Amino acid sequence: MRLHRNLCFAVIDGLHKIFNENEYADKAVQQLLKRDKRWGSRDRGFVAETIYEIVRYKRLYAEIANVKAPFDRDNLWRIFAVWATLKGIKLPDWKYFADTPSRKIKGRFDELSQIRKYRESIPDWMDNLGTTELGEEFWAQEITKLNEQADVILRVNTLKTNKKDLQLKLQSEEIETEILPNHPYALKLKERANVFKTEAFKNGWFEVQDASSQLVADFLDVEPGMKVVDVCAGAGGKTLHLAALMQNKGQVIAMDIYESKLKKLKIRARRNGVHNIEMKVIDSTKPIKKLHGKADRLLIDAPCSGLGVLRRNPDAKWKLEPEFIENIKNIQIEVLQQYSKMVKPGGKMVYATCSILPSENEKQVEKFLTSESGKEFTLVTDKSIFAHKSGFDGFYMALLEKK
Ligand SMILES: C[S@@+](CC[C@H](N)C(=O)[O-])C[C@H]1O[C@@H](n2cnc3c(N)ncnc32)[C@H](O)[C@@H]1O
Repeated sequence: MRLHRNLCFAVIDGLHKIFNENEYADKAVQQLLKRDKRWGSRDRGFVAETIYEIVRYKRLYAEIANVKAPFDRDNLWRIFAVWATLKGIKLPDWKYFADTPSRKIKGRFDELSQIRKYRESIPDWMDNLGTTELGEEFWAQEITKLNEQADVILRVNTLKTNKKDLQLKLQSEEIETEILPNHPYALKLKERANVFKTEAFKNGWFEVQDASSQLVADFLDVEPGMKVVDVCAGAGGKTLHLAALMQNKGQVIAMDIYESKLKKLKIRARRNGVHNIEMKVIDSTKPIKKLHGKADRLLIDAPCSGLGVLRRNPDAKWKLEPEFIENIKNIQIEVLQQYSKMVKPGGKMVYATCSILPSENEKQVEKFLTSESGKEFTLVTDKSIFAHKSGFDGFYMALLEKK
């Protein structure tokens, strides 16, 4: 591979924004890709993938490069040189790479790869937490998998088409996909591509959604005509799926504390041809109380650490803090206790997270079941999905029934 100066500069600029200005990696990359209209898909791929890989292995590469945060531009070039050297890329004779000690880099890599927190490039606290919660061996396998680049998975919108027709339509737009067994609505891209530019996307034939996440709406066991509340709806990935499973019949009430997220859902719903969603901002306890005892089904897709989706958000390794996780666990219990009151007798609810930590998952459900509001519920079944076992995002979902 030959390195192109303007692409490498774009990578350095992106890393500066992410590491030093605390910008989210996806936003920084999205912004950068608009920089030069002449860039083809390979150029764009190089910029995006190199940034993601360096973000993923920040700790390891910075340690090898012997630089410490905050990184000035020289530091960022040294980190870049480590990445390129380990990839076997021949460094051009630019001033930024003068005196790059290629042999020393490989030697340090071999040494540091013996230590998991460097090899997998994670903060000490995260390594300790993973080990405590999942056990040494299981955690080691899981974090290795969570460091891989995620596949692009689509969920077919059954309100508009089916898997076969979507596959053919994408093929006509030069995008090859494959069917995933055990995931009834999923197609996996054989090669990465910008699917948002396709006619199929603009016509609302699919959404991009990981295979594990696609299992949540099904888990809630909805039927057309029901009253379903999705109380942590965000921009509505699962709300749209619920509406499709209900064939646009009945009512889905999408709620969130952020109006801005629900506004995004509105745009997506229009594209998806969904018309049974009502959006409500949770700005007080009122909208929740109004629905007490009314919902046939309730989805609590709870805020969480997001440790199951590190493949997609590798910068979370550097943004997450143990205090945040402790705080979010209190919110999880609070939403379980308060929002579960919306379920009517005989109704069902799903508590889901994109975390792999038992303390955010089954332990929270156990705690809820012994609390005052939880006494009315029984656990029907639950499912923990781990990246190293499934090949997809880490997820948890529990189905509970109200007596
Ligand atoms: C895991 S995300 C939801 C993802 C979304 N369901 C999807 O499928 O795209 C959790 C959501 O919970 C929302 N949230 C956080 N605290 C909340 C609270 N106390 N009540 C309701 N929603 C909350 C966040 O704004 C966020 O959108």
